[in-house]
Amino acid sequence: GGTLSQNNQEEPWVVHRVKTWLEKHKAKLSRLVHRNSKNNQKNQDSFEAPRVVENFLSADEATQLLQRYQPLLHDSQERDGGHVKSSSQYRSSRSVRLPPLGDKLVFAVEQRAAALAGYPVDRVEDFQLACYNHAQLYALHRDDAAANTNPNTKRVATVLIYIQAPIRGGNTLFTMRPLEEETDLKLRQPLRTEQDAVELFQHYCKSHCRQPNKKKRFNKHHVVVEPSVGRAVTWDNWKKNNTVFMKESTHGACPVWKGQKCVIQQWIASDALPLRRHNLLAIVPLGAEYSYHSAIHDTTTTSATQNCFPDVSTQQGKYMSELCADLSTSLSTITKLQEGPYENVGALHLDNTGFSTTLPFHTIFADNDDDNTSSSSKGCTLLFWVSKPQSGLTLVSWEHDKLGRIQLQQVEGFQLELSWAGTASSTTVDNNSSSLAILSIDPEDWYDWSWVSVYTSLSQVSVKVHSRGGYVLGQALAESPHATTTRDDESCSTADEQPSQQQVKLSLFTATLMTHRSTDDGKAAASGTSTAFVEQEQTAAFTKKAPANNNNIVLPSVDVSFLLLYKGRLDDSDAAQLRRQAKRYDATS
Ligand SMILES: O=C(O)CCC(=O)C(=O)O
Ligand SMILES: [Fe+2]
Repeated sequence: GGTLSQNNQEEPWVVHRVKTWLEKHKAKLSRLVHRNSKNNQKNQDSFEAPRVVENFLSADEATQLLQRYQPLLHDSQERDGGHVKSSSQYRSSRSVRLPPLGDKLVFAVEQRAAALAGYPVDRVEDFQLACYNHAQLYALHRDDAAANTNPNTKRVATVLIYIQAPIRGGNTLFTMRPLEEETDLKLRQPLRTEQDAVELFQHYCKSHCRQPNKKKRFNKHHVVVEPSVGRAVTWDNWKKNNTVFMKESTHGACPVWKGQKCVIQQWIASDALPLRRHNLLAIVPLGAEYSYHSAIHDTTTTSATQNCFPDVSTQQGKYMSELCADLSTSLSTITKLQEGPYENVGALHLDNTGFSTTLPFHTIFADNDDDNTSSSSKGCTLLFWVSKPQSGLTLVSWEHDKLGRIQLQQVEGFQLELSWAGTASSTTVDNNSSSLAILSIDPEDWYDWSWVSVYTSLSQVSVKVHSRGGYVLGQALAESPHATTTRDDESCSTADEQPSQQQVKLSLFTATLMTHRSTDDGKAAASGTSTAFVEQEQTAAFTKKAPANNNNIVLPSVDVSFLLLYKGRLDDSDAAQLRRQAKRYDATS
């Protein structure tokens, strides 16, 4: 003991040797200690092994989800920006995206996924189901890219849930290192071709397979998760407040060799998504219910003459509005306005002269109390969400705010220009006015998305559709005999009065435009100018009722359209984000 504190001469030689060794290696040791503490620090922003959670779903829930949504699966490679793409060896599965259309089980899964990843539920990207059959796989990839700076599309975390386990194959493999560090099997050079990458991945998968006869060496750093019904696995794609991309989050879905594997992918965004925001007052499915029938049939009220579209917004169980069609006279006559009770929202009303709405005064004109008083919380936005319309369709959007403006909307291949009273400008119009544009899209035309917003008290509207090359594809001008509103200004200042019901006759006509798809070769221009205003005809978007025996109807694999009612005005970035989201119902991303 005490010898250590005495001078060197009296120290036993062993102690002396230790001390000298320590002295000699001091620098090295301190470097080691430092490295260790740095490593600990680094752990907070380095990739951690994915977390596996058992019984995330019950077997019964898994079965129900499969039964409901397996029929909607479509080839993951089927479409790419509207173009059919040859099938990829890199990713071969079938998948479907589900808009939030009121399936309580889907919502429950979304909530659980958000909780598991540690985020609020408004960050959950729409639920996706994907299934892999024999030899299908998804080679090494990451779920996001370092270059992504968009908070709506940034996938900060992933929750992968297995709802069907294959008999053989189908593991999820994590390499735990950057994709950039992988090399091809033959030359050990950085991966250059898709082929190289797939071969490498297949090799990795094989070496982790349980193969009784072949004992392959496998990489001990790899993490492999076997599919098991109800199991979930989660990991971070970004860390440190979503500023550090996890380049080591490389993973892939090994090929399935026997049976079928199905997973639900839930990606968590770094910001609240437009379809989940609290200012989204209502989502009413319109064209979607054929495809999503089994999920929402229990919330749809039907009788002999009434066809109702309930609000199935993400605020589950809080049906705020209902759109009903009276089918007793004709499919196109939609007369019944449901009389509430409604929260925040009055009602939506359709009739054969167009689309009108009755909304509580405060919804349209007043600031929302529970909102911070930004100008965008004034007014409301009503828009149709349309994907792959199969037949005649009416697109409607109506907005009102104190400023009033005309929006130019870029639609794929077209620029939609709206003007009132013949003036194609975006000048401010009468503050207190409101109106609507209805576009009836020719059934033959493929129309991905449209959002048309017009404010006016003027009696004329002109609509033009330009191709990107500058051709006028369609043009129409019409007068509305009823473009007036009856607004009781008195009720503005009477706070405690019942909100006055605002009857807004929105339109009495439909503009029929031949909107041919982005062909800038002049042919489209020639055939596309036959436009006219016509009385509104039957609109397929509202002909909800399926044939009596709907078991045999052949449905388009994806048929989604719904109406959204937002409190406040959607800004351009919201609109852009919505459009991106809508595209996902067509093609997987
Ligand atoms: O299916 C799997 O095992 C993984 C799927 C996956 O990584 C993805 O879809 O991004
Ligand atoms: Fe992935």
